[in-house]
Amino acid sequence: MIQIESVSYAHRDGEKLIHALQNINLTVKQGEWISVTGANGSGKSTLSRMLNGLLVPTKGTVQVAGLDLADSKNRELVKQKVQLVFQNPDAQMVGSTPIEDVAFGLENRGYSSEDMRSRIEEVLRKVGLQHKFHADVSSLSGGQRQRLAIASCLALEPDCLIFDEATSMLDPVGRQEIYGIARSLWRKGMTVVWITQRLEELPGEGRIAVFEKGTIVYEGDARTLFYHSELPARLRWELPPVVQIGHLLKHQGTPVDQLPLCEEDLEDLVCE
Ligand SMILES: Nc1ncnc2c1ncn2[C@@H]1O[C@H](COP(=O)(O)OP(=O)(O)OP(=O)(O)O)[C@@H](O)[C@H]1O
Repeated sequence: MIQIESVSYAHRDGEKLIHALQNINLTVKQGEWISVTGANGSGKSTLSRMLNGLLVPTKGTVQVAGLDLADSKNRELVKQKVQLVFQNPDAQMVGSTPIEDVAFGLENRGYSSEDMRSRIEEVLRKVGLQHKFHADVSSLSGGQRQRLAIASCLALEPDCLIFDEATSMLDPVGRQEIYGIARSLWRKGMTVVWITQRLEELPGEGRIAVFEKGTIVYEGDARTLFYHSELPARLRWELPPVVQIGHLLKHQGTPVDQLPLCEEDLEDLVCE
């Protein structure tokens, strides 16, 4: 689905070049969930904007669904195939009601008003906003607004959704809602790039890419990252509580393959 080969990108800041990505290689398969983490300024958002055709690499190649971003004709199609959900849902909001907001992205796409209406209702139902079709968007909670942003993306039928720290402005309930929707879309076949600074949002299964100063310093699974690698200590991460308990169990002799990565793993261990 996504192939990134030897990619570098530099932002221009006046006379200065800011090297946001340096020689990145990454492949994401169709239907895969990949988590991306790293400190502020490590290059995560530059990557996400590149994957949706907003930025073109300074060096190297990015292909999305076989379309090379170097060809400007491909970028519009890539913008539809890969949709971005940003940190702040208000940045994506254009309508005054959910119906209007989703409709905005569908205009000029040749849908009959009937088809458009049924598509809008379908995506709003998918994110649990079926009771809010005509609500004033300013009356929606942060979590509901973020769900609306996801619905607007889904209306365009993307193959891949990139969540760029999409839960960072939400309370715990909103975070769970958005994470849950992302997981359920992924289970139904969506390719998901989940960018987060919340280590507890790195799932036990699936691949994780860790960014540092524009490079990928780790690519692999959560167990190796949390229990075998020196990286969390070097990056001075505060590990999720479950993993902290796992480290205590490791010191007491629990085999690494049995150490917990999520609360369910911990429950299973306690039950045993
Ligand atoms: N439009 C821009 N103009 C100039 N420099 C930029 C621009 N956008 C990002 N940068 C710089 O590029 C580097 C990577 O930034 P980027 O936003 O990709 O990192 P990030 O990992 O997403 O950070 P955050 O978690 O804070 O969003 C940083 O040094 C940042 O200051």
